[in-house]
Amino acid sequence: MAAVAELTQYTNTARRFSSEVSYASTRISGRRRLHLRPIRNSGIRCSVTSNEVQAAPEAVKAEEVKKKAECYGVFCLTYDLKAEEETKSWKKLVNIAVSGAAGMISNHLLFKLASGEVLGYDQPIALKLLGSERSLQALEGVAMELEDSLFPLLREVSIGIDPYEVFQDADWALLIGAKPRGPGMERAALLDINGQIFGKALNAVASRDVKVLVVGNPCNTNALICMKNAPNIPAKNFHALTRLDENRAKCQLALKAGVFYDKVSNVTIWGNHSTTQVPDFLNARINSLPVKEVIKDTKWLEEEFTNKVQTRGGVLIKKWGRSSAASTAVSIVDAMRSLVTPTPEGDWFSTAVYTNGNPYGIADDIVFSMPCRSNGDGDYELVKDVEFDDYLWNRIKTTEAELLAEKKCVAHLTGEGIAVCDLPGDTMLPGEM
Ligand SMILES: NC(=O)C1=CN([C@@H]2O[C@H](COP(=O)(O)OP(=O)(O)OC[C@H]3O[C@@H](n4cnc5c(N)ncnc54)[C@H](OP(=O)(O)O)[C@@H]3O)[C@@H](O)[C@H]2O)C=CC1
Ligand SMILES: O=C([O-])CC(=O)C(=O)O
Repeated sequence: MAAVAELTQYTNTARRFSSEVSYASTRISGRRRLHLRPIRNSGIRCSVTSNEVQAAPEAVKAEEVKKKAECYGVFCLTYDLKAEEETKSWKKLVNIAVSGAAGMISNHLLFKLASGEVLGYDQPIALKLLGSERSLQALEGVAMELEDSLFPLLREVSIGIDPYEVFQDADWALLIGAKPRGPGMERAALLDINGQIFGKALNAVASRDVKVLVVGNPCNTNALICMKNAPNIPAKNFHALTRLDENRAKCQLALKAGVFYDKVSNVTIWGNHSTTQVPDFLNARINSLPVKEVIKDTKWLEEEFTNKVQTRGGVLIKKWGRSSAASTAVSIVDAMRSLVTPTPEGDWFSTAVYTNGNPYGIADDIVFSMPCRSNGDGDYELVKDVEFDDYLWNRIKTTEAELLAEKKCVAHLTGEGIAVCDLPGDTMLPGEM
């Protein structure tokens, strides 16, 4: 509970700080203009011309005024997006909100998003970066690097510390920021009030069809908290990232089989992004053949392979001195692309989603990694045609039990009563070992 109190204080401070500036934005004849209306000096820089500052209060009607996170530098300039949409056949601008935007994962991810490699080279984007008071300066540094990269598709960058401002009209919310575990800290203390705060903010101000991808650990239960606090957004739109685990599993199978990793398909990660996760070798394929026909060493599959995938993050931390950031960013790109491009025939991808209505018999009302397919419209369907054996099912039950225990632990954050926290002591994040 100490952690909860600390975070509440952190958020209140953030709210106070962000109320010191207020912005008005409007579209005039298809031209996107941003007007700065300082209330008090916030100490944040923002480049706008003095004409715009003077024109703003008169020109903008009260009902058109929306609170906005702060536009940054060159991204505050007036430009004619509508004309560019027409002349360059660009699609309509997509708003991508990112929390923990000054962190390591974001530092890789933001540049991939801005380059067009994620959503396509005809898709202009706006990046809405959420930090905290302590990271605001770093966030400005990130925005400066984005400016200097001259990405043609990056039309707006705004930075802020209030999720109610930063998540405004978000089409994607990539929730990467999370409290890191300190020495001696209980896993339960990581289950984060931020999920509740972010969920409420998304519910209030994001696009009704926003796709939410939770990366900050423990990501499955953080996603559940967020989802429960956002009843106006379809539960199906919430994901927790297990794509990095899928990629790690593919790499290990490829190594063992002596093939390049593009020959490995149909890999499912079942369950929690923790050391109880289940990399499924029963349904996976190598060169279109069942893995067990290619790798005959069942002991390796059940013990070494499974353990390697479950603990890959921790081994990397020992070598690198920090957790996976570049490969996590790549896996976020993979996860997003899997929702906006049709899944190749016969294949699937893993993502942790809400279990209600699942065809496997996994407990309802948790966020659990399962095999999915998409036709590229942002939505997905669970794959029905998968096999289970005792080994796989018993492992699935273990990871399911862990998620059910985590859920009880956050009842106070999901609106389901009093939290009872009795987590299995031996379960850990992939990075802890
Ligand atoms: N699901 C997955 O596959 C993976 C998940 N992860 C998880 O992703 C998260 C981010 O990793 P990474 O970018 O490397 O971490 P960093 O420490 O580099 O950045 C994380 C950001 O989180 C924010 N943060 C720090 N403390 C708190 C807090 N108490 N409450 C809320 N936010 C906080 C900070 O932003 P600010 O100062 O702006 O608040 C910080 O910039 C971690 O939780 C990590 O465990 C990592 C790898 C894989
Ligand atoms: O445990 C961590 O913080 C890092 C992590 O999730 C991973 O490497 O999979």
